[in-house]
Amino acid sequence: MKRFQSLSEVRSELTAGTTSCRQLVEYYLGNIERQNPTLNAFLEVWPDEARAQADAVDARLAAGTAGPLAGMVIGIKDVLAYAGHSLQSSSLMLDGFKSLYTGTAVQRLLDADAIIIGRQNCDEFAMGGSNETSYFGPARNALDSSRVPGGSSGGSAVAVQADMCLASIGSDTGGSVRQPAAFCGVVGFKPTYSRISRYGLVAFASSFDQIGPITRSVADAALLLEVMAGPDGMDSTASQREVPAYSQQLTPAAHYRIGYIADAVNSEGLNPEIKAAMEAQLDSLRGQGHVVEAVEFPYLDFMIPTYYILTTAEASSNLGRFDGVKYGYRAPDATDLESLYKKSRAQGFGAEVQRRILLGTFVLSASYYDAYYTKAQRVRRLIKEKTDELLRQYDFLVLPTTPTTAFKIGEKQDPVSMYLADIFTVQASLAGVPAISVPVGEDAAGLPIGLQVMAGAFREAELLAFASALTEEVVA
Ligand SMILES: NC(=O)C[C@H](N)C(=O)O
Repeated sequence: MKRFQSLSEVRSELTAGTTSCRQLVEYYLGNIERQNPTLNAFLEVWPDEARAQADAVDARLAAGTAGPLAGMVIGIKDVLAYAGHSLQSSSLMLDGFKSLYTGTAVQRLLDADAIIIGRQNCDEFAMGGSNETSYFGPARNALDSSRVPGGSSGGSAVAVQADMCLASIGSDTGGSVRQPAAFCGVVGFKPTYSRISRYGLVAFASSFDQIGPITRSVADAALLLEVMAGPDGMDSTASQREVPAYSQQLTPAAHYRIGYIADAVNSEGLNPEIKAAMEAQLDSLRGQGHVVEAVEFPYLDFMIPTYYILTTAEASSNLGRFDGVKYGYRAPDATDLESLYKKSRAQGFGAEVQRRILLGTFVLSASYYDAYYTKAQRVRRLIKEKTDELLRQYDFLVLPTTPTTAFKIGEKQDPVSMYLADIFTVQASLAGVPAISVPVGEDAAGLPIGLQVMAGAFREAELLAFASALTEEVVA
């Protein structure tokens, strides 16, 4: 079977009768069986269920009653609740836990006839940029298995890159969908904060977390967003705004005003090949008649400290619920309640998660609260206001997704160097605006380069239309 680039390609073969959902599932299962032992993208595969779902969708296709995602075989990051299925956030802390309910986004996918093939590896509790903090070991980049796929949705990106499923659903707090998509040469999309309900998403930093698709085409990202987005009685933070038919609005306008952050493109740490790819894109956009201008953004240096103060603070609170009492891991050698808490958390959480809980607890402590947490909230406001202002002046802001291409497993030992790799993705997260990473080329070693585009809040339709013109076909 050939490698499908989008659901519309799958659908034309389904309509022509040259394939069936059952055959698609067998194809992806075969790819998983062959590649997953090396790539470690899936933590668990549900073959029998996927086959049963496929047969049911085939029947609905024959009857003309199939949903908009019929034929789409997807994997879900191990932070999304799916009733009766293990949910571990790639952590020992949730060892043996099975979800009691299905989250809203996943339910909407199922209702639209997507077929879920398994759950995917990620950084532990989505904390990381390389998939190396997973309790289950790193997922590996399919282009070079000595390299990381990025993170935290690393397994989800590799699964799409290596054709183990057509699309994945990840989550993005500070780049977790966009950065691995860039490292793997696929499309990663973080919608506006609140666009997709988080009911059933394991919380990391609640004022940042968003669910987002990883796909081979922008058209599929649009379709998945359309299905998952919208108000939800189970999540009061989900926006009440109507959901446009994103997938029907993918024709870009002829003229856009595009800004690029000069300090980002000229920053010291930026890999010269990424810089060259960026400049080539900017030239080509100018050549197409768009207005392309350098903009000043004075807060680049404050982005990482602000993000890591606020998200660790929120994580220290969110992860307080894992105490060894109600569910998940319980230390076998505890002697009383206090030692049960301490030992379960010390043994159940990995080093990076513990580091963030400690950092977050510190910045929230009474004597440091104003110096760190309150100050970071103020800086976030400045970053948001400036970003919003730029996104009123320009239709889009473009910048690299990452400062480097996929690095080697084990290369970044210092946590701060790992944090610094998020420099370009956290802006959209701090500002709550939508951002997409699309593959725009590769470096000399053949490793993919991602271009990131941000738009104003709730301007997903314009963003997706513009992005669809940037990339015809994914690199991988
Ligand atoms: N979760 C994310 O969006 C990734 C980011 N690198 C973090 O570790 O916080």
